[in-house]
Amino acid sequence: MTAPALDVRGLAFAYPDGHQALFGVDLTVGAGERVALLGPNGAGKTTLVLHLNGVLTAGAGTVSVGGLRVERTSLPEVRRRVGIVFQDPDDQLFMGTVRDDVAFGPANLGLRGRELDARVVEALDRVGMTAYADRPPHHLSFGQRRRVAVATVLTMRPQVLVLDEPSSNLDPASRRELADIVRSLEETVLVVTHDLPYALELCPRAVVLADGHVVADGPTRDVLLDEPLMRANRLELPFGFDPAAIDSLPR
Ligand SMILES: Nc1ncnc2c1ncn2[C@@H]1O[C@H](COP(=O)(O)OP(=O)(O)OP(=O)(O)O)[C@@H](O)[C@H]1O
Repeated sequence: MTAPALDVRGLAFAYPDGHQALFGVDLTVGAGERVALLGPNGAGKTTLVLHLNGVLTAGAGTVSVGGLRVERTSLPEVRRRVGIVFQDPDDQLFMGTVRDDVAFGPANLGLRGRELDARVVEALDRVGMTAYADRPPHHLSFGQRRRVAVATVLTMRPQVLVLDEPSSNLDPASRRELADIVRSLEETVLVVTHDLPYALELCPRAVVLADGHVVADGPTRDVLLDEPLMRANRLELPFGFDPAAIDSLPR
C-alpha cells in the first residue's frame, strides 16, 4: 500500500509565548487529492501548513509526507517533497529573470546543464509562462508573477503543493486561468483559502480548522451547505452564491 501524501497525527503545537495554536490535529490526504483548508482568521491554518515542511516542528504528534516522517534529519527531502506557494509571489521571486527564478531550486539541488534547462522548460510550460522566461519578474503582472511562483515550486517536482490564498488579488480571467492550472496538476494540492467559491471550484474535499481543531472534513459542497457549521466558524459565502447550484464537483 502506498503511503498517504500527507499524514498528520495528533499534532499539537504552542508558540514560544505559550499560545496553543493546534490541539491534536489529525489529517490524512491521499496522493493526487485536492483539499481546501478552510477556517476563520487565527484558526491555525498557517501553523499547520508550516509543520508540513518542517518550518515548525510538532510539539506533540507526528507529520509524515509520503511516508517520510518530518524531523530534523529529513528536512531537505521533506522540503523537496512539499512546496509552498506563498500568498505574495514577491516573497518567492528575487532573481533577474523568470528563468533564473525557476532554475534556482533545482540548481541548489545540484542540477546543471540540460537537466536543469529541462526542469525550467517543463515548469514554465505547466503554468503557461514559457514566453516570459527571459523577462524580469518585476515587469510581470501580479497574476503572471503568481504563476511563476507556482513554477518555482513545480520545478522541484514536489509531491505536495500548498497554495496559500491563490486567488487573492487576481482579476476574474487570471483567477480562472490559475484554476485551470491547479486542476491540471497531478500532484497532491492543499489550498488554504477564505475564498469559498474558489475552494468549491478547485477542491472536491474541504477540511475546516477552528481554534486549532479539525471541526469538519468532507465533500466541499456538503461543508459549504452546512449552515450551522458555517455560522459557528465564521465562514460566509458571497451574497447570492449557492454551492448547490454547482452541478459537477471538480475531479
Ligand atoms: N509567532 C506567533 N506567536 C504567537 N502566536 C502566534 C504566532 N503566529 C500565530 N500565532 C497565533 O496562533 C493562532 C493561529 O494562527 P495562524 O496564523 O496559524 O492562523 P490562520 O488560520 O492561518 O489565520 P489567517 O486566516 O488569519 O491567516 C492565532 O491565534 C495566532 O494569533
